[in-house]
Formats: sequence, C-alpha cells, structure tokens
Amino acid sequence: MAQYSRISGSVGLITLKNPPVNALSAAVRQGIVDTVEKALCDPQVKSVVICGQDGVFCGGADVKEFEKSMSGPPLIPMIHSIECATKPMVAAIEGSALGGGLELALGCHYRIAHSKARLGLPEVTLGLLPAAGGSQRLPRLIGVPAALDLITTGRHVTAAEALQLGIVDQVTDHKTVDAAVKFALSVAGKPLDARRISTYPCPVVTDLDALFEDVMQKVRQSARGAIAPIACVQAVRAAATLPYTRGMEREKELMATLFTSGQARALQYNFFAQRAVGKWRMPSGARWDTSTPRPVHKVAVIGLGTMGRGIAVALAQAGLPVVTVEAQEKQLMEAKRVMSDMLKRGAKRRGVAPPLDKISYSSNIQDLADVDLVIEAVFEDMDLKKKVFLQLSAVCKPGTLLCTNTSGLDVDQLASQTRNPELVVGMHFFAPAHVMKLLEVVYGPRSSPQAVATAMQLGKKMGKISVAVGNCRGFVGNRMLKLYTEQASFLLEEGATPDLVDRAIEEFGFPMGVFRMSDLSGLDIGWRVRKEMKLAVPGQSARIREGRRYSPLGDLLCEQGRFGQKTGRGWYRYNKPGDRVAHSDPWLHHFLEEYRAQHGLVARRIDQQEILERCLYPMINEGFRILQDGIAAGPEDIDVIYVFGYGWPRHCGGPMFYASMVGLEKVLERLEHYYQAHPDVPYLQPCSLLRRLVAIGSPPVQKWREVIKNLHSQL
Ligand SMILES: CC(C)(COP(=O)(O)OP(=O)(O)OC[C@H]1O[C@@H](n2cnc3c(N)ncnc32)[C@H](O)[C@@H]1OP(=O)(O)O)[C@@H](O)C(=O)NCCC(=O)NCCSC(=O)CC(=O)CCCCCCCCCCCCC(=O)O
Ligand SMILES: NC(=O)C1=CN([C@@H]2O[C@H](COP(=O)(O)OP(=O)(O)OC[C@H]3O[C@@H](n4cnc5c(N)ncnc54)[C@H](O)[C@@H]3O)[C@@H](O)[C@H]2O)C=CC1
Repeated sequence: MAQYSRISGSVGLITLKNPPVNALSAAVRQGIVDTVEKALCDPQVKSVVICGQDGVFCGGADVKEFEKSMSGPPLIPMIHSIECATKPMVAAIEGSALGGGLELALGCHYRIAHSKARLGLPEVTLGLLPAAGGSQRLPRLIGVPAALDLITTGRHVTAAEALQLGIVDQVTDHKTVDAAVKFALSVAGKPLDARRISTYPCPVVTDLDALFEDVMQKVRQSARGAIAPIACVQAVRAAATLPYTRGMEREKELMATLFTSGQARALQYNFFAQRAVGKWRMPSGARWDTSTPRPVHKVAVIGLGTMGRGIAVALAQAGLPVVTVEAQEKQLMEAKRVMSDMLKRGAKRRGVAPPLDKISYSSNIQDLADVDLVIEAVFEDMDLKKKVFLQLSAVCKPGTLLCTNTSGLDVDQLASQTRNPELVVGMHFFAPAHVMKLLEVVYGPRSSPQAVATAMQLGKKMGKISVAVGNCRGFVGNRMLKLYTEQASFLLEEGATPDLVDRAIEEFGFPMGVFRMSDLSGLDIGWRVRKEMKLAVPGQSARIREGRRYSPLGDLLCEQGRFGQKTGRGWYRYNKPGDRVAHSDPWLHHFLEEYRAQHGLVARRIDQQEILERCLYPMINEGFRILQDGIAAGPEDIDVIYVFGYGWPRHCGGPMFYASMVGLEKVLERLEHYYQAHPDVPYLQPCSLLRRLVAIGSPPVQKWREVIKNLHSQL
C-alpha cells in the first residue's frame, strides 16, 4: 500500500505503508505504480517525494513472497518508470533503505537521508543479488570497487558513509520528509537528464581484469561454496563492461539461477529462523511476550580465564558496569592486561573511547553483594562450581540472577545449591565470547520464565543471537557436537586421516574441519571431561566402554602431551606451540597404522560421501532427539545454534534444514544402513521423530513444530 497526498502546494508525497519495515509486497508495488501515475498526472505537482511510514523508508522486497509465485507489478519496470519521470523524484530515507528499498531510491533522481539511516544491498545474505537494477546502477553511481564491496558483502552503511560514497545527496539531522520536501521544491523544473543513473557511464577502472580476478579470488575463498557472492561479482562485471540494457539482461539471468537455488531457500529460512528464536517458549507454556525481564544495572563475572575475559569485555562494550572476580592473583593481573588491550582494540575498530572504567577487578567474592546478575566461568568442574554457587547464594543480594557458562554440566544441580533455584540459568557463550554471536540460554526445570527473559534480554543487549534451550548434558550444541567428533575418530580407526576428514568437512563449507577445530580448542578439554566421567582411563586402549564403541585415540594423544595448537602437536603438527598453521604429521599417520594393527583393524578406502554422512547424519539424528525431548522448541533453534556457534555453512541453512533438503527419507535410509553396519553405536539408530516425519510424507521444516506438538500431546 502507498498513500498519496500533496503538500506545500506543489510536492506530491508518496508514503509506503506496510509495517513493520514497509517491505515491497505486491500491494505496495501496486500502490507505488498508482500513486506515481497520480503525481505525474497532477498538473499542480512539480516534484515528488517518496518516503516510508513510521520512520522506515523500506526494508526491500517482501521475502515472504519469494516462496509464492510472484504477482503484482514487477519491480524493475516500476523503478525504471520512476527514473524516466519528467518531474524530480526525491527519496526521503529514514531508518533503513535496504535491498529493493535502496534500488527504489536509486531509481529516484535525488536521495536525502536522515543521519541515523542505514543503507545497503544485503541480497547476498539471502542468497540473491540486487536484481532490480541495483547491481547495474550502484557501480555507475559510486564506482566499481565501492559497489563490489557493498554488493558482495551486503554490509549496511551509515548515512555519513553513504554521503561520502555519493549514494545520497544530503544528510539531515532534522525531519527527513521536511528536508526532502524543501529539497524537492528547490529542484522543481530543473533538467533531469544528468540525474538518471542508468544513463551514466560506469567510472573507468584502470586494470579491470586484475581487479575482478582479485575480487573473485577473495570471494571464492570467503564464500566457501556459496554461489551468490560469485554471481554478485559477475553482475557488477556486467555493469563495468556492458551497456546498461545488456547489463540488466545479465543481472536477470544470474538472478534466475540464484532465485531457484537451494542456497537462497536456506539463507532465507535462516533469516526468519534468527528472528523466530527471539520468540522463545518453554515447555511450561511460558513465553517471550508474557515474561517480563528483571532490570540489570550491574553484573559480575567470576573466573577470568579464556571465557570470563571475553564475557566481561562483551558486557562492558554493551555499556554495563562489570565486577570481575578471579581466585589466582597472577591470573588476575594477566587478565587485567589482556582485557584492557581487548577493550582498546575494540574501541579503536568502532571509533569510540575504550570503556576501561566499566570493569573493576577483585579477588574477593564478597565484592559481588550488590550486583543484579552473575556469570560464573570457573573451571569445568562440578564440585568447584557447586561451591561457587553456594557462596554466591550467600553473598549476593536477594533477587540476583545466578548464571553459569558451563559447556554442558547439569544446570539444575547448580541451582539446587542456592536459596533461589528459580533464579539460576545457563548462559553458554562461545569462544571468543566477545566475538561469537551465539548464546545458549539454558533453563532447568526450576528456572523461572523471568530468569530466562532476563538472560535473553541481556544477550540481546550484548549483540548476541540468543536461543533458549532446555537442560541436558551438552545442551543443544555440544550434545550434537559430541557425536560429530566421535564419528570422525571412528573414521580414523577405519582408515581415514585427519587431513582427509577435514578436507571433506571444509569442502562442505565449514570454516574448519573437525580435527583442525579440535586442535584449536585443545584436546585436553574433552579429555578432562571424559576422565571425570571415568570413560577415559590413562593407559587403557579398549575400544568398547560402557557396552558401546569408544575411540580412545584422542585420549592416547593427550597422554603423549599432544593437546593441539597450544603444545605444537595434536591431530596435526605445528612449527611451534601456539602456531596456527596445521601441517600433516607423518608421526600421526604412523601412530594410526600401529593403532589399527594393534586392534586388528584393516584400513579401507573411505570416500567423501561417507565422511559427510557419518559425521553429519548422526548429528542430525541427535537434533531430532533433541526436538523429541523438548530441549529445543523447533528446528530453527538448532539451526541458528549451528550456524552461529559452530560454523555450519549458512547457505546450507543448518543441520535440520539441510536434512530436509537432502530428503528425510534418504537421511533415514543412510542412518539405518550405518546402524546395521555399526550396531555398537546406539545413537546411529534413527530417532522415532525422524521415522514419524518420513511416515507422514516428510513435511517441510516449517511444519515440524506442529508434528512435534502432536507427538508430545500423544505422550
Ligand atoms: C529492516 C531491518 C534492518 C529491520 O530490523 P529490526 O528493526 O531489527 O526488525 P526485524 O526484527 O529484523 O524485523 C521486523 C519484522 O519484519 C520482518 N522483515 C524484515 N525485513 C523483511 C523483508 N524484507 N521481507 C519480509 N519481512 C521482513 C522480520 O521478519 C520481522 O518479522 P517478525 O519476526 O514477524 O516480527 C531488518 O529487518 C532487515 O535487515 N531486513 C531484511 C532486509 C533485506 O535483506 N532486504 C533485502 C530483501 S531482498 C530484496 O530486496 C531483493 C530485491 O528487491 C530484488 C527483487 C528483484 C525481484 C526480481 C525477481 C526476479 C526473479 C527471477 C526469478 C526467475 C525465476 C523463474 O524463472 O521462475
Ligand atoms: N574454553 C572454551 O572454549 C569454552 C569454555 N566454556 C566453559 O566456560 C568455563 C570456563 O572455561 P575457560 O574460560 O576455558 O576456563 P579457564 O581454565 O581458562 O579459566 C577458568 C578461570 O577460573 C578461575 N577460577 C577457578 N576457581 C575460581 C574461583 N573459585 N573463583 C574465581 N575464579 C576461579 C581460574 O583461576 C581460571 O582463571 C568452563 O565451565 C567451560 O566449560 C564454555 C564455552 C567455551
């Protein structure tokens, strides 16, 4: 919908109306076509302003419409007719002008932006390219290198940067529509030929081939199998080398391939999944819109190791005063130095003053008496954590929320140490905590909805994507990860090498293979947990433990002091401890051969397909179990956790979406096959939710919540 009015005597004002972001739905496009015609036909109107209602210009095409067959006036001719108009068309940009929204503005003859506005062509993040002329107009307006940057990354620019780049003509701190109307009055009757961007020649680039080769190489490296960034480069190349009309044809061709691709579907699913996880609900029925968070003015972090440091920095960067407590004096001094550097670097990047005064350092837990929320990040040791929670419960004022950053220990056991177990939740950050976007908020059976709401709100304030999940060993992320790493070890026993497994995983699109990742985070972390569980026993190499298959390979490496990058040896060899470049290690290959010989295992050839199926399908199966157990509310929660916490390639949607793309029937069939081949690995047995979904015809992922609800109500 678009509303038309005439103001200041001779300015036609078109207001886009489609809350919350004025997306260009069929009705909005029809509204624009109709109102533009009205304005152009009205003899009293000398110039036209286009704006959006409620402080948002336009969030682009209506992504929900991409699933349906397109109806309503198409965007390209609509924008073209605006550009061809004989009266000056002025875009008044407030809030956001993104995707099709910016393309609409580029069709206008002038653009006035509010200083707080954000502009961009983020189509690449949805698996698309700016195909309403954006890939052809933007390079003509701001030059090829700047357009390549914006279009291939999809990054949003501020109004100030947009002005500097030449995307907008004026920036205002006042009422944008008033400024645009004033501007429209000033340009009424002026010639427009020089204002039609499609007629501009593309600014000349000296060595065009070298520029595109360089950009294409960079994009291929960072895209990790994503096709949209490559198509974006090709489209901009068309703008730089072809006349506008031929460039538009190329843009259309490239878009047609992307539009129908699985990658675009995955990325668009992911866009909505990110928003869906904010609308959390607990099995009790408590939900995001009926639970009020407690106010949090001052927070504390206890334990300043790897995680505590990152968490405290992220809190300070979010503007919160943080009291930190560390037991070891030397560690406290070191943490203070490292955290100050982290704050300074972060502040430099963002062009602000470092919030050094937000953090205070202490070795005394009594200093936490007046905080509203504590995040515990001491060693992963249940007895120690219990002691800390007991102390916190005694020291902190009534009503303080007590949170643990445990990677997977029982949150409920910790809650039981406190006076108010309803105020205990997990806040599971990912390393490095000031960088990684994901936060798992873990509720136990006794956590109150208010506690969950408070942790979720704090996560949002810290710029995290927070997902509320139930309490179980490893929660969602690490519970699934355990199977992935275990299968990778089994593959080594059967004949693979770390290099072979990692190559398959990296070609699939993960930034790092499973063994490279294990070397980075440290093999000793899992070893310590397995020893605590009495699964790993030094000197033992039995391959069946607790009645099921077990691979002691990781334990055996740890016994030799091979903890990964930090010791310079792990699944790979490093030039020195702390070095990051992994080299294939002949010692390890020899060790694997000896190990196989010792256990009578005959190495066989393992292909990429098997590696992917063995590593990914058990994780997916566990994802179904997690849904069945009610630990995650829906597949979106699992997918968001995997994309933002574990590097699952975003263009594959996440493990559960990927399963739906592969076909649930196929996943089921392969799991049955592997379970038959490995009956000593119980988790390979297909989960009953997966069987149920296949039995009812494999509904799309968006319908799974309904099936799960029915399943739960039958129990
Ligand atoms: C705008 C934002 C920055 C706002 O952020 P914020 O305030 O934080 O709010 P959110 O919570 O993010 O959003 C609120 C609410 O709005 C929903 N929403 C947001 N944006 C959209 C949207 N674009 N469409 C639909 N819905 C949207 C969001 O889901 C929330 O909903 P709720 O959860 O229910 O409350 C931020 O929202 C944002 O960044 N939005 C996305 C911006 C974006 O990416 N825009 C680009 C869209 S794609 C685009 O514009 C492409 C084009 O225009 C090109 C079209 C060319 C068409 C040509 C077609 C040719 C096809 C050829 C195929 C041939 C095939 C064949 O042959 O068949
Ligand atoms: N390292 C990682 O990648 C991740 C770790 N976690 C979890 O975060 C927690 C912390 O892990 P890391 O930071 O890696 O550990 P770490 O070993 O780097 O740091 C722990 C810190 O806690 C301090 N500490 C111990 N007892 C204390 C006490 N009573 N009071 C105050 N300080 C105390 C130690 O001196 C040490 O500085 C663990 O529960 C871990 O499982 C969670 C996500 C990722």
